[in-house]
Amino acid sequence: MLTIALSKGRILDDTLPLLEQAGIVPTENPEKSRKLIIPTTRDDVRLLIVRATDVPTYVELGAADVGVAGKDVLLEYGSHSLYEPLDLQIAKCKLMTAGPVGVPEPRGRLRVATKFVNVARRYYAEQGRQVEVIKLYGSMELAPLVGLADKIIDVVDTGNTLRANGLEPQEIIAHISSRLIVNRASMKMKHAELKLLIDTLEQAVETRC
Ligand SMILES: Nc1ncnc2c1ncn2[C@@H]1O[C@H](COP(=O)(O)OP(=O)(O)OP(=O)(O)O)[C@@H](O)[C@H]1O
Ligand SMILES: O=P(O)(O)OC[C@H]1O[C@H](OP(=O)(O)OP(=O)(O)O)[C@H](O)[C@@H]1O
Repeated sequence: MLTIALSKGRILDDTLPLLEQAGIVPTENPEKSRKLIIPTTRDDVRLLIVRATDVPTYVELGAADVGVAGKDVLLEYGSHSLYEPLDLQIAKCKLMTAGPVGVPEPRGRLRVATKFVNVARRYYAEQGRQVEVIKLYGSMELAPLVGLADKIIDVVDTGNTLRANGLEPQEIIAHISSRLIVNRASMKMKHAELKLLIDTLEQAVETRC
């Protein structure tokens, strides 16, 4: 049995057509179902529906063999033991710093609001910059507007959310897309099945590009 961890929303939407190429189709719509374990048309494959930020945990600890996670989530999670064999080239965006339009940076300690606290600490440490990192779980764009922070770190695609809130994109920290991740032990124990899945998905990605 192969267990694949996916999150609802854009990752599920963009991954299902790729999985279909491997004959993996959920037997009920995961977006509508309240079930968290979804069987597929292949008896040997099931899907787990988890939060995007939890996908690496399920895979690293072996509750799932495989998962799909954004590179932003993987950078924040910071595992050294997960395999990352394939860039699925879906859910593309950039991890960026952003701040209020036309407002210069404060001289002293910078206050940065983000859900990517590990990424933020690493990024500013590399620059030798003193920062106070403020952990938020969403709506990061609000923080500079109400004086909670000077800047944010978040993913940016069209830039519409930043613009709508009077913010501008500043430095690019990383180019982001979603990656296939694989549990280290599964890679050994289920090597043939996983190699076939990875090769099929790789072909599906190439065909689609
Ligand atoms: N606006 C966007 N455009 C393109 N890709 C995005 C965008 N926002 C996020 N992503 C990518 O898609 C992944 C999943 O995002 P999604 O919005 O589904 O989950 P989330 O809201 O970040 O997670 P959680 O459920 O933990 O709050 C992110 O990790 C990121 O890699
Ligand atoms: O540059 P844009 O195209 O505006 O995209 C950026 C927005 O997309 C993400 O939010 P999402 O839409 O996933 O909502 P969320 O806050 O529920 O994750 C992210 O947190 C930004 O707010």
